[in-house]
Amino acid sequence: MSQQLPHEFNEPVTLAIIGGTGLYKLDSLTPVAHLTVSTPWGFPSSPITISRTDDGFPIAFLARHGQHHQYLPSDVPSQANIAALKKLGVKAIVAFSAVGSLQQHIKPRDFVIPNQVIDRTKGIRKSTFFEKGFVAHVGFGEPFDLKLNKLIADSCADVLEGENVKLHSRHTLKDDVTLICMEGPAFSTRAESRLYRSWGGSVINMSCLPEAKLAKEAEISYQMICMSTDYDAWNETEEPVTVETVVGNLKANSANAHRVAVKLIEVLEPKLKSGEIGEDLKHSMKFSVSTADSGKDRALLEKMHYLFPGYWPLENSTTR
Ligand SMILES: CSC[C@H]1O[C@H](OP(=O)(O)O)[C@H](O)[C@@H]1O
Ligand SMILES: Nc1ncnc2[nH]cnc12
Repeated sequence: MSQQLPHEFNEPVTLAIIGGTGLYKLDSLTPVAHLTVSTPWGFPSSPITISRTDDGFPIAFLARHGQHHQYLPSDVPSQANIAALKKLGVKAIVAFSAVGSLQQHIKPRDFVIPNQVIDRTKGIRKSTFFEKGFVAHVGFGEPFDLKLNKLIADSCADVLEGENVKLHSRHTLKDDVTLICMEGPAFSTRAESRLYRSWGGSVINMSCLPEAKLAKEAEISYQMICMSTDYDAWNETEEPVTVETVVGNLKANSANAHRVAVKLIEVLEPKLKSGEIGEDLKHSMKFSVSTADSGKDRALLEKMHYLFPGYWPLENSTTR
């Protein structure tokens, strides 16, 4: 079916959804194109599917671990994923993720909108677009877009169905909601899980980083929507997490994930069109570069122009 769709799409696509474990396509929307995007950082984890809403608004969908879930969390080509979405014109990304709960009140199948992250990855993932010859630093005090965070928190709670299925956010909990991003692929030990609770962790996954950092570098508004699937390993009254538990709860809850996605598309379309969402980081990278023009490597500069066309002059750069 998808092979018969066009492999080109010539309009800007401002909204992207990244699907995580258990969310490999958006059934509620009809696809209109299937794109294989080559970037200077390689190919994304899956072809990008473009769909349209009833009034023609295009949305990009990308499966984080590949269409067949073939990428380990440590191997997800996040640079290529974010670069490809940027190239399509994406201004906002809503990224779904299956997470373990570190708190009793966040039950399996609940939805969680985090606003903070603690990085427990091990430095083996490529976490920036920048490198020697082009040094830049992005602010990451707020890892997610707080406007998008509030919009999701305000609009999605009502669409969740089922007994006791809740949506938790800083707006409902009146406190930070902190996501621990660990390396994996093995889940945490009980001691680690308890340590994360003592740090104030709310939920845990293996996927938020470097995705959120790269989105920030690419000036894209980004928010992760977490679906709780287990109590990780801290809760001695429960069996420690297994993939079986995660997938079982995701399957049972997939209708809610689709409902949330449909609602979000509906509320985000006008906000992206009006510029209320997706414009706050515009041009932020232009002024975040430390390397002087004369020290910038020309080949790297050309690579950066894939993300930021025309931001920095090519003349005066150095050919190495
Ligand atoms: C299959 S359990 C662990 C796996 O699930 C989550 O994936 P995603 O965030 O893409 O939904 C978690 O981060 C791990 O990668
Ligand atoms: N307990 C857990 N730890 C890390 N990633 C997860 N994804 C789903 N449950 C998880």
